[in-house]
Amino acid sequence: MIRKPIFAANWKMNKGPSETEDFADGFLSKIQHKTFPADIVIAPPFVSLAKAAEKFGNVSAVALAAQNCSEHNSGAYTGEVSAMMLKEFYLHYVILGHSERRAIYGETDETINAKMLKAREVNLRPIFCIGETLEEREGGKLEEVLRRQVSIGMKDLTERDLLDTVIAYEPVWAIGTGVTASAQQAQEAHAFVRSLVAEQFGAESAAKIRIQYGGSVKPGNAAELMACPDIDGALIGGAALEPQSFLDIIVNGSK
Ligand SMILES: O=C(CO)COP(=O)(O)O
Repeated sequence: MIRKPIFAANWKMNKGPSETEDFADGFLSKIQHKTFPADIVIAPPFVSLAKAAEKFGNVSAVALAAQNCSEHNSGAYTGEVSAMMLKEFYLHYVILGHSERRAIYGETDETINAKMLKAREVNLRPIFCIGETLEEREGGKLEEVLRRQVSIGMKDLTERDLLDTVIAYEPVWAIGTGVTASAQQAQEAHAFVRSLVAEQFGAESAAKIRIQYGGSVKPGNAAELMACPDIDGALIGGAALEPQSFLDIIVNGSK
């Protein structure tokens, strides 16, 4: 089964519209006349999406993502943005369940599942994040945590939904710490996550779904991680804030 790799930049709360424009100009000049055997996604903050759409709207190599959406359609939810609004904005992807949303904003597996279903109602493609804390890993709870996150977070998705979903395995202890999971640790977790998808949705869907690795991915470690059979791309934070570094990860990881 050939799965096209997918490299996504999660800018988190970095880059307003003017820095987005600078990044876009730099990145576009570097990717001009090049083709990549990979999908490239950029997830700016909400307020920078208009500038990103202006810059990347006609660039077929790059798709845009939001970093979150509401679990509701509309109404009295101050500060929230619905999946439908994002869709109207011509977005393709939405990051859901990031560990920062879980840990800092108290998102539960059930809330994340509600968001997943809202995203799918309007055909947005979720980048569904899962991953264990260091305490959970050291306490022997890795498999239990991943099983819970996958079974609740992906509940009620259809087979079609599954094909448009990307899973991002991001061990919390590797995010922003400079500590990357070893290729072996990452591969083992990815294979386990794929087996969970197989249990829940069948072997055929499991063979097709793309599973990204996230957590201190850099140009220097991308090739080794992406060489693992169950790793189908990366979700990148810090190293995707600079055009050359993001591009180097894509190029090194696509070999
Ligand atoms: O959280 C991440 C991407 O969603 C990973 O962040 P870093 O690449 O900065 O470790």
